[in-house]
Amino acid sequence: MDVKKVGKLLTEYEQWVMITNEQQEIIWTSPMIEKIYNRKNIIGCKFDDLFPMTLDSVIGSNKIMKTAYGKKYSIKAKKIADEKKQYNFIFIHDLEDFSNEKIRLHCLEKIISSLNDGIIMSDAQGRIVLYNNAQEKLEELKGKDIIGKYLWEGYNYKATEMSEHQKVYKTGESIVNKYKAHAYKDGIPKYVFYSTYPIEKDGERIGVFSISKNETRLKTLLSETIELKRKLNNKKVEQTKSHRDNGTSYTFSSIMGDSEQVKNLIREAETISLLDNNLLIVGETGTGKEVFAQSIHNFGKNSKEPFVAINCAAIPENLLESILFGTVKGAYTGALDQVGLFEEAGEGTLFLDELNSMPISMQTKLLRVLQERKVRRVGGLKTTPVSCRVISAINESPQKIIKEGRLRQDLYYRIASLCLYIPPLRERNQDILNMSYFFIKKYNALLNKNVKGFSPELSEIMVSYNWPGNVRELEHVLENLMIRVKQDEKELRIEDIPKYMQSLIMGENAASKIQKKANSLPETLRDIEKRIIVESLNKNDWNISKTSRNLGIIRQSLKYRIKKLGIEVPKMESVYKN
Ligand SMILES: Nc1ncnc2c1ncn2[C@@H]1O[C@H](COP(=O)(O)OP(=O)(O)OP(=O)(O)O)[C@@H](O)[C@H]1O
Repeated sequence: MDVKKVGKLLTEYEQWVMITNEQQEIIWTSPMIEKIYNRKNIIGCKFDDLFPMTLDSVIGSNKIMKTAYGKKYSIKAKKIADEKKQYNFIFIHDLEDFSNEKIRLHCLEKIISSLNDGIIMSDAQGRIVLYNNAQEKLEELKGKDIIGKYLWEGYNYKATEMSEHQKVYKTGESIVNKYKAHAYKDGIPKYVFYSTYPIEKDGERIGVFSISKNETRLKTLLSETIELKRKLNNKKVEQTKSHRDNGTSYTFSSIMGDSEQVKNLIREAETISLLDNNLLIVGETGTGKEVFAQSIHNFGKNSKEPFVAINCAAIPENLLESILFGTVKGAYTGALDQVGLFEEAGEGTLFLDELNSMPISMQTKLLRVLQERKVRRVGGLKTTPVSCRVISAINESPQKIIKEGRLRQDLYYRIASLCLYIPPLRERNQDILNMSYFFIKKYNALLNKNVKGFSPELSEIMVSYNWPGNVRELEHVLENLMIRVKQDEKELRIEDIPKYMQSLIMGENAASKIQKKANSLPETLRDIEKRIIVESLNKNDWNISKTSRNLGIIRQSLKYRIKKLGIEVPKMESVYKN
């Protein structure tokens, strides 16, 4: 047995080779092993003692060990070992040279293709040069179809437009940790978290790559969690309401609107619900400030506590003070012991609507209460701690009214530690129509009608009108349209808009056009003809012969006109008396 000869044969392949005897003692190692271990220390050692873990991967009767890259060599070694029966153990490990460019590339490709994150790389010309398996799954495209194409060919956009890859290439600035909803092949959005980096070599920009994580699942989970919380909360509110009315009728689920703005607002408001800070809601009249205030209250931890609302514009100053802070008996003539709204709200919410209409002197008193978190009833001495959250609403720009001296700046800072801005309806076209459909449905049920939507002309007007009264006005207009539309009509039309609303909604010119159209010559003539015939019929007791004579036309012609003009013959009369 020439151990050295066999060993030498095996080392031709630059392998990591060890040969053991029957007692599993290492009797020979290849020079590769020498590079790693001191030979003196390894010869004579028990293989098991040195490599206890690797024995798990011992395969075959000859106990030839295989490693990731060693298959080819293992087979060769097995053959040798089979020939030279005397060797019990031949351990082979390919010692790949990781400084070798090709091997490194091979390994990097392997790593890139096994990653769960999508990777796409483009070169200086914007050609896609790398596209890994995860990116294939993310975009539902095949690497073989897209590699080699220019970005704009692969993703179907105009070559003159700039993709993010091209922007990063041009500027050299990375985009890091950005989150976006990206509609891929089938148009269904996937939510990705991605970064895009330029690649430079020897000071020259040679390409761009991006790494994308598919976060759709996470996003779905998050939405489901929020939805669940919302449902739980609504249930809680319903339960609360059945036991004790908390003074609200809205929750986030009753907020209508499909636009991104409304969805984002709800998300923002849900977060606000979890905090205790005072909140200012800014928005034009009728945008739903109170709807949001109630929903925030009902989503928060104190939803069981009362929601108390007051419109500051509607109440004279001295009365407002008594209502907000309460009174003690005898404070002024007729004053009773009365709890104020601050006290009534307890640990719930006090909603101060139209705060911009509150007189400045009253604002000063309110500021003091908010600063001290204590309230004293009018005419009283004792103070009571204020525990409620204050949500205020204004329908003008806070900056404008501060500048005009109608809102104290220090009060503004107090009430607006959080701020929510509700955009007007005209800035969210998508909501105009989907809210309209909601109202149509509501009034179909109430009025027993079956309207499906708008005529194209009216639909256009609905979207282009600027809705200064926002959702409140929209509902008002739809209520009127629904009352006026005929019972069996499926569409709401311009003609259904009440006259007094026409010029409001459509502008003076368009409205007068409609009125002119309604009173066109043929219609006017028809009306006159109808009126003359009806008058004559009445005069002649609905006797056809007499009437036709009176009108100077033949009987058949009169009968034809009665039918054509839709003249209804009174039931009690002896019809068509001859
Ligand atoms: N997003 C919405 N979803 C459902 N209803 C809404 C929405 N926004 C407003 N509304 C409806 O519009 C009407 C006005 O809403 P709300 O009273 O909350 O408006 P506001 O901004 O507080 O008005 P104001 O400033 O005049 O007090 C209510 O009837 C409410 O039901």
